[in-house]
Amino acid sequence: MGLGECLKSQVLCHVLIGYVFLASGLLINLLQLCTLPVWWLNKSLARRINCRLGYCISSQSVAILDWWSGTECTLYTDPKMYPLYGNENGIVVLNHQFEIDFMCGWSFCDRFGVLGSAKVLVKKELAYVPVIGWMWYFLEIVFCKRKWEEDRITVSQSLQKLRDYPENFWFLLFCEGTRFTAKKHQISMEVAEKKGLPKLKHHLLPRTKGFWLTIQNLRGTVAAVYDSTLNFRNNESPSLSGILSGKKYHADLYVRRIPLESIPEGEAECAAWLHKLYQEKDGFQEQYIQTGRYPGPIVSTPRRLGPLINWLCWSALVLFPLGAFLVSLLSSGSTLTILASLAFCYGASLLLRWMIGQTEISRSSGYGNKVNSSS
Ligand SMILES: CC/C=C\C/C=C\C/C=C\C/C=C\C/C=C\C/C=C\CCC(=O)SCCNC(=O)CCNC(=O)[C@H](O)C(C)(C)COP(=O)(O)OP(=O)(O)OC[C@H]1O[C@@H](n2cnc3c(N)ncnc32)[C@H](O)[C@@H]1OP(=O)(O)O
Ligand SMILES: CCCCCCCCCCCCCCCC(=O)OC[C@@H](O)COP(=O)(O)O
Repeated sequence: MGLGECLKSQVLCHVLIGYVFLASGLLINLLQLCTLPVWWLNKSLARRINCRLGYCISSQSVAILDWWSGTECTLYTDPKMYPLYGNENGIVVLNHQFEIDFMCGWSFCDRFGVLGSAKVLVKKELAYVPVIGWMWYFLEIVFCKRKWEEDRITVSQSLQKLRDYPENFWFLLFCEGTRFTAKKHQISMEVAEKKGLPKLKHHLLPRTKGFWLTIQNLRGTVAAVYDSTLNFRNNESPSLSGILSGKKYHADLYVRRIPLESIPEGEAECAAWLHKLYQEKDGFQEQYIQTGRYPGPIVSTPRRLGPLINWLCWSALVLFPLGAFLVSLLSSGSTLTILASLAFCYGASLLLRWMIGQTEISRSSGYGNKVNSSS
C-alpha cells in the first residue's frame, strides 16, 4: 500500500472530509437562506445565485469521487450528439442499482457544465437530510411522496415552475422508483407478468406515471430524453464508504439522445414507450455483463479541475478556524469546554453516519416490497 492509499484509509481523513462537507454545507445553506429577499426582487438572479451555491455543495462529492478516489467515469455515446449535451435541457432516465449512481450522475453534470442547475425527482424523505436536502429546496428540486394521488398535483406544479428556468438543466428520473434489490425485482416481475409485459433481468419494472407527467409538463422546455444506463467494471458494488476510503471504481455510462417529439403524448402510449425503453436498457445491460462494453463509441469527457479547486477552497476556509479553535481549547484547559466539544463532535459524527446511511441499499425503503396500486 502506497503512502497516498494509506492516508486515504485513515479515519482521521474521513472525519476531516466529513467536517468540511458539513461545516461548509451548512454555511452555504445559510447563504442560500440569505438569497430569499432576492427572489422577490429578481427571481432569475436568485436562481442563478443558487445554482452557484448549489455547485459549491454538490461539486464536493464530485471532487471526492473524481479526485480523492480517482474513480473513472467513461461515456459511451454518439459523438454527433455530444455537442448538444449541456447546451439544451434534457430529461435523464437512469437505472437505479448502485449506491453512488447519483455521484456519477453529478460528475457527468459537471463535465457538461450543468452541475449547479441539475434537477431530480426525489423522494420527500431526502428533503430533511441536512446540507443536500436543504440545498435542494433552493434549487427547486421536485419532491414526491411516491403516492400518486398527491404527487400528480404537487409534482406537476413543481415541474411547471421549471419552464422558465434561466439555466440549462438536466432533470433526472429514476423510473424504477427505488433501488434494485432481489426482493423488489421479484415482486415487480410479478406485476410485469400480471400486466402481460416481458420480464426484465437487470431492472425493476419502471413506474410510468412520473415519466408521463414529466414529459407532459416539460414539453416545449426540454429538447430530449437522455436514456442512460450505468454499470461498473469487474462486477463492483461501489459504496460511499469505499469512495471515502479512496477506493477507485470504473463507471461506464451509455447515453442515447432521444428527441422529445418522438415520445407519444397519450398516457397509455407514453407508458408503453417507457416499458419498451426499459426492455432495450435491459438488453444493453446484458450486453455489458457479457462483453464488458456498451454499444457505440467511447467519447472522452475528462474530469474537471473545478470541483477540486472548490473543495480545496472550502477546506481551507473551514479547517483554519477549526485548527485555531482546537489550539485555544487545549490551551484553555477547561474540562467542561473540552467535554462539550467532544459531545458536539460525537453528535456531528452520528449525523454524518446517518447521512451516509441514506445512500446504502441495505437501509433502503420498503417501497416496492409489495404491490401497490394507484387509481
Ligand atoms: C451525457 C450524460 C447524461 C446523463 C448523466 C446522468 C445523470 C445526471 C443527471 C442529473 C443528476 C441530478 C441529480 C442527482 C442527485 C441526487 C439524486 C439522488 C437520488 C434520489 C432519487 C430518488 O429519490 S428515487 C425515488 C423517487 N423517484 C421516483 O419514484 C420516480 C419514479 N416514480 C414515479 O414516477 C411514480 O409514478 C410516482 C412517484 C410519480 C408515483 O408513485 P406511486 O407509487 O404512487 O404510483 P405508481 O403509479 O407509480 O404506482 C402504481 C403503478 O405501479 C404498479 N406497481 C405496483 N407495484 C409495483 C411494483 N412493486 N413494481 C412495479 N410496479 C408496480 C401498479 O400496478 C400501478 O401501475 P399503473 O399501470 O396503474 O401505472
Ligand atoms: C463529500 C462527502 C461527504 C460525505 C457525506 C455525503 C452525504 C450524502 C448525503 C445523502 C445524499 C442522499 C442521496 C441518496 C440518493 C439515493 O440513492 O436515494 C435513494 C432513492 O433514490 C430511493 O430510495 P429507496 O427507495 O430507499 O431505494
